[in-house]
Amino acid sequence: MQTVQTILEKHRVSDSLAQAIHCVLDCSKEISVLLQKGAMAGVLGSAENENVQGETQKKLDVISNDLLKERLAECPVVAGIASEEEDLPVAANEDGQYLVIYDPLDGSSNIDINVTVGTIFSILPSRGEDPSKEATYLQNGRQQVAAGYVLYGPATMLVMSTGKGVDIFTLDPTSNEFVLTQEQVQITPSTKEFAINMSNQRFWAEPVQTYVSDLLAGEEGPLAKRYNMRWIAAMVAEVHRILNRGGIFMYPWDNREPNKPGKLRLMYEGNPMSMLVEQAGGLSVNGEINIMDIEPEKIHQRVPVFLGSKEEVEKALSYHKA
Ligand SMILES: O=P(O)(O)OC[C@H]1O[C@](O)(COP(=O)(O)O)[C@@H](O)[C@@H]1O
Ligand SMILES: [Mg+2]
Ligand SMILES: [Mg+2]
Repeated sequence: MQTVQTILEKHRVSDSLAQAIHCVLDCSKEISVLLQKGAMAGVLGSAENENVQGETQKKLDVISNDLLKERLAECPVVAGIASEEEDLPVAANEDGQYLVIYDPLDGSSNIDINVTVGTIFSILPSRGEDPSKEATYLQNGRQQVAAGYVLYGPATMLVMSTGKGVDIFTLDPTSNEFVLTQEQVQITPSTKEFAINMSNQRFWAEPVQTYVSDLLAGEEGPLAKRYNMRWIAAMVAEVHRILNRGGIFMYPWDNREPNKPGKLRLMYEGNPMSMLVEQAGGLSVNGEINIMDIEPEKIHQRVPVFLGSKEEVEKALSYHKA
């Protein structure tokens, strides 16, 4: 049986980074228990507040955020944290070497209907800079020393990279350990499956309109393929499907709120998922460049996302370039 620790040692990950990862995973195990208890633990439904992005928070958004914030503040290697659900970054330990950035609960609209959600995390070096300042966190995705997500589905799974490929673990409910179940996953380069929220079709820009209408045109269309569509409304679940059987996931810019570059967030969702996708041989772009090459200007910055099977993402990109 290979555990997370076995794989971290195999990849020669430093003890301090391993500790930061274990701190995140300990929280995820608690979140998993709360999700399994659901209504019995009184954790379903909406909270009273809105987050900094103007979204109504679910109780579990708040509970998982607080859990991660409190535990990571006690994790000696963590210098600071930034969360999708916190207005500002939070300083943790003076001697900490890492910044942990997270989306505590991704796919919040699925919580109350018992459908897959997840916790996404990204770990950056602290570089000795002030962890209470936003600027300290504004590093591009290439600086990530680890990234991953914990998926709370029929099984609780961990998908993680420390820059040496992507490994998948399953939480064994008996031992409460994440056990390696897929080593070094690779995304198939071509696909016949796409994921996009079609209800936003009329709001998309022209390149996305054309690309998706070509996908829908099937064998008779210019792409000469019949495509299937999926939409789980949780990026963690879409990325998980793509890692396992290929596909393209898109959340493009749209003109519902024209001055926002998209719905998803660069630091909490875009960068960690891009690291996993690239480490598994896929591609992740914003329609112009690789997401991890974007220099962030704000911690809560949004980003358009096109990620997954390399050849399909290149195709989507070619519509933008045209
Ligand atoms: O409401 P939509 O358009 O289906 O959006 C779903 C997308 O929003 C998200 O749920 C945003 O994440 P949060 O749940 O963390 O806010 C993504 O996981 C998902 O891909
Ligand atoms: Mg999210
Ligand atoms: Mg979230």
